[in-house]
Amino acid sequence: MRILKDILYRVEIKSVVGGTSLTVDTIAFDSRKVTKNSLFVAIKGVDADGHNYIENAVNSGAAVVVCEKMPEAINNEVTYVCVEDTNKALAIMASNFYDNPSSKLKLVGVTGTNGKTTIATLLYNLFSNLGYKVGLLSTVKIVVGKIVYETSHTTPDSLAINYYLSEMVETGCDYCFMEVSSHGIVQQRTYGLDFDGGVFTNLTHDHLDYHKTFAEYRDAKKMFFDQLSAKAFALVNIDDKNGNIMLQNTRAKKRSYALKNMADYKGQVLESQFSGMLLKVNQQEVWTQLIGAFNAYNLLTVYGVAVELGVTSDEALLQLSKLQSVTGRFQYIVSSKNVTAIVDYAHTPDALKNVLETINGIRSFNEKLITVVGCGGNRDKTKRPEMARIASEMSSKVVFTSDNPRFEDPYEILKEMEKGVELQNAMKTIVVEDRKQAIKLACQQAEPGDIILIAGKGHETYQEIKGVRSHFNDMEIVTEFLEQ
Ligand SMILES: CC(=O)N[C@H]1[C@@H](OP(=O)(O)OP(=O)(O)OC[C@H]2O[C@@H](n3ccc(=O)[nH]c3=O)[C@H](O)[C@@H]2O)O[C@H](CO)[C@@H](O)[C@@H]1O[C@H](C)C(=O)N[C@@H](C)C(=O)N[C@H](CCC(=O)O)C(=O)O
Ligand SMILES: Nc1ncnc2c1ncn2[C@@H]1O[C@H](COP(=O)(O)OP(=O)(O)OP(=O)(O)O)[C@@H](O)[C@H]1O
Ligand SMILES: N[C@H](CCC[C@H](N)C(=O)O)C(=O)O
Ligand SMILES: [Mg+2]
Repeated sequence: MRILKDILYRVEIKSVVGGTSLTVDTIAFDSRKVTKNSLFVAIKGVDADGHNYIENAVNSGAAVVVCEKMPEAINNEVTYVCVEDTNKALAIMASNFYDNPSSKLKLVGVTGTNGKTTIATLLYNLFSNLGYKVGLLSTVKIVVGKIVYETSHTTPDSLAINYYLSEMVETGCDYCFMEVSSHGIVQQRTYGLDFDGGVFTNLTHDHLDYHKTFAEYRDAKKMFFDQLSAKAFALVNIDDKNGNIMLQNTRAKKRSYALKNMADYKGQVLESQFSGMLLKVNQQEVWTQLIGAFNAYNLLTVYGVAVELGVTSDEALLQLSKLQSVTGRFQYIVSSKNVTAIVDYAHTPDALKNVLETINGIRSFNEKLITVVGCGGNRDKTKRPEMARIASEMSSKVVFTSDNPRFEDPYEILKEMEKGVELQNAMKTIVVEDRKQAIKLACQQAEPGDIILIAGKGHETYQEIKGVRSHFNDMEIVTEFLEQ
């Protein structure tokens, strides 16, 4: 329960109709979740406009309505607050409602196309291993200390973020590491949060269904760095051509990491095997359990963040050597017949290329690489031919299959993928729409020494078809078939 006046602190208000001394029990931005004494925030979304649901919200008991346009019909028992941007207002009100939790712990946000979950989770593990109580907001799960919550988004809405942060503060967490998605930035889900650091991983092709152009997608990421304060650090990958762009207008302390260019945190991969890699980090060597150049970047970032947050470099390196791969990120098993199966969340062209490059850099020429891959429905369609081209160029055999077709026809998605396959690689590919059968086929075709990559779903435990999610887990299924 909070007084409206306090909830509105720092919100840029255009006009108010009604009093602001009343108390509010909850905040809701979905009219269907409004209860008695709620504050309802009307948001213009992709499919609907919350302004059309103001009356429903009032009928359900909303005592306050925050909107961008005053409704024509005003209810005298309700307070109406008109603001410029309801997404921003919601974020500030959520912070106020939960007592500004982001200012009470060290908060670091990770943004970029790939690597966010890996980095945030490794940071969670590293700081937990150091003995701190830590929070995590990620694609895979939300963690408050040791309590794990399920999540449906990479970056939750601002109300949920502030709720979880307040839980973290309440239970004594010292740090929180969170993923910041481009959708999250554009929809102001992280607006007004008091970040101590921001990290940029890389920027490659994804989500062009939502952002329309690559420049728009890049600018969304940049906005996160533009909003950091002077006390924060901005740690960016300057091997990525967009790294410096992220730093252009930030007030934060500028820090860089790289494998190729000069940087504050400079790394080099000295040796690579399936079991791990030898990394050189700022002149010191460390054996890590993760592999692939992309993970060298991720580990370098984790090291940089730890040092920026005050961990000594020796301690940070020691901790780096203890970190293990994250669920669904290059997770592998070796069967009794010596077939290696790797489950990886590569669902963008760049991620797929990196993972295939890593495997090809390790396998010997007589070992086959069989890739099973699909592309998500109702998501960026331009990724489809690209991912199929990469898979067919860089594997010995490819099974194209479904990956959450959602509301699309799975065969239409597969047809779009096949358009990317060059004629000389067509013989290597086969379509098996049913993902379980696709994995089975890959297992049947694998001989001792061969490697199977199952890409795209990683940690996911479902296959989503026409709005229905049925249990599906790549690792479970491949383990079953490999031993048959
Ligand atoms: C495209 C997109 O990002 N949509 C997100 C957005 O919904 P929206 O505002 O567009 O919703 P809308 O349906 O148009 O409705 C507009 C408003 O009317 C309200 N409404 C609607 C109906 C009604 O009866 N009453 C009512 O009040 C809605 O609550 C909403 O406030 O805001 C919602 C609340 O934050 C999100 O749940 C929702 O995520 C949808 C489900 C989604 O699938 N998002 C994905 C694409 C996403 O966000 N992905 C990113 C990145 C993934 C990654 O790369 O890892 C993520 O961070 O997860
Ligand atoms: N630094 C990196 N650069 C390029 N590819 C990477 C990097 N780190 C991981 N990957 C690849 O991208 C996949 C997804 O990694 P991760 O889940 O860490 O990314 P993410 O940014 O959280 O993705 P999402 O946007 O879906 O949340 C991994 O399975 C791996 O194939
Ligand atoms: N967070 C990403 C994940 C994609 C994972 C892939 N399995 C799919 O369903 O397309 C998205 O929503 O675009
Ligand atoms: Mg993620």
